[in-house]
Amino acid sequence: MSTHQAEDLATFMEGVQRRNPGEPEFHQAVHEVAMDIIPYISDKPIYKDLKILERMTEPDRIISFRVVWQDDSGDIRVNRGYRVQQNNAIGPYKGGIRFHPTVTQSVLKFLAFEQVFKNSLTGLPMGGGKGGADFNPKGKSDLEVMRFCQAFMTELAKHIGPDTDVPAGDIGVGAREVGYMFGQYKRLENRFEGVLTGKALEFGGSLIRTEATGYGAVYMMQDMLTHHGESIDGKVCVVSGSGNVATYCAEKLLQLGAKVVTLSDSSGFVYDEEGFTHEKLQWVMDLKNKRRGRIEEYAHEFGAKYHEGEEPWGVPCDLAFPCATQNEIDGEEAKLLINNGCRGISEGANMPTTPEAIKVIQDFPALLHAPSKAANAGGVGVSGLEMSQNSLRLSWTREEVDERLRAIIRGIHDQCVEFGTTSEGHVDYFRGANIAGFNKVASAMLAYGVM
Ligand SMILES: NC(=O)C1=CN([C@@H]2O[C@H](COP(=O)(O)OP(=O)(O)OC[C@H]3O[C@@H](n4cnc5c(N)ncnc54)[C@H](O)[C@@H]3O)[C@@H](O)[C@H]2O)C=CC1
Ligand SMILES: O=C(O)CCC(=O)C(=O)O
Repeated sequence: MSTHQAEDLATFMEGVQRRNPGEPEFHQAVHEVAMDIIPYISDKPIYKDLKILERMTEPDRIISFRVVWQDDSGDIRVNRGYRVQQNNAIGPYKGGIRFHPTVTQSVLKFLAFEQVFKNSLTGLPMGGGKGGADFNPKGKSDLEVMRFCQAFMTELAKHIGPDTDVPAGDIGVGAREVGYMFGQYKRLENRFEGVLTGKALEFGGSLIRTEATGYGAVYMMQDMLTHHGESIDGKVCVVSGSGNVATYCAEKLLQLGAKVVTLSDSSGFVYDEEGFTHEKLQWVMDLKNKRRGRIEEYAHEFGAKYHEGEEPWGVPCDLAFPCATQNEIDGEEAKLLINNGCRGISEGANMPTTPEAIKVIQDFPALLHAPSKAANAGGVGVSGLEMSQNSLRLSWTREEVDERLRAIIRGIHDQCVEFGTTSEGHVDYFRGANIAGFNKVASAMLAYGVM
């Protein structure tokens, strides 16, 4: 980056920080994109003159609302719900809903901003948005979760629709929550329409949507390795998380002949030196989705090691798949991965590497590193396919959807190579994804004039 470009970046980020005080996650996500886009547009004055990046960093609107519900003891509980409608230049707002106590406006703004680029990369007509609430589903009964979801949707329904904004799941929001929210929308609006994705198959869901994010993160790794003359077969893999993305990432890795040795949750990680099998993974899915227990129980059941309060990045591996949450790999952990011989990282979670970690990895270009907006785009990609099937009133087969998912990820990989190959011939997947995602949205915004 030239001195002039570095000054432009600093001035731009000062503006972002001034307009969005106290929102560190949002600043981080914007900085990660601006580092690549500001040099890219430095010889394209139309983007600068028409303030395209400034406009992209300002959400179209943020809806914030009270969610009041009653717990099983009869007590009244109050939470805060949000929907950040970031940008609809290339299609209806699209992105998940997160229920977690750490949800803030900053977290949802970073996720909505990232979603705009990710959705653009899929090649499907979807804008970007994200929503959620500071509700903690952990320890709540089914009926409490249902009452919360119904209360949340009672307000959200006024702001969404199949051609306006189509939410889906994210942390703390899976098939159960999507079912409760879809049922409430249908009751309120008296319309059966594709207003949410991640629905169960019986009421308009798509085959492979549950698996898509995890599978996609592995497909992305497969494409990176193939591009560099290698394969996944026989690789030792460290996976974090034990939710939707982590478990299906592990499943696809096993199908492709890799050895998965870890899974985690917010309390710690399990290290199974013999490796997970499909049966063990099924046990974890049952633990997490039905019994809603802790990953520590896996260690007792299968005799694996449990590391309380730790993350798995110190375990020697060939490939790493952060699939839990943001900022889960810091600079020191990135160094550990590199020193232990890690060859590739595919980000299943959103923004799982801190800026320090990205810096460490960039100084070691032999490590293949796919950013979340590319690596986990399979989930929203299949959500886009669910929307298409809902509009057509058709259901595609498992093979058909998986083939389309495969093609979406291959397309993303190719865009990263096209826009991210450096003069030394190395592929900077972060830069490639940022520029390719930006181009399509920016062109649409230019076409609409000043708004
Ligand atoms: N579900 C989806 O289709 C997509 C999810 N993602 C991202 O993938 C990540 C995981 O999401 P899901 O698997 O859907 O959620 P989930 O609710 O099914 O699972 C989340 C997992 O992360 C762990 N976790 C949460 N907070 C943690 C923390 N502070 N430290 C360590 N572990 C923590 C949980 O214990 C759980 O295992 C998130 O970053 C999400 O934004 C990205 C694209 C699509
Ligand atoms: O499928 C969707 O719309 C949501 C996916 C999502 O939230 C994400 O990509 O982070």
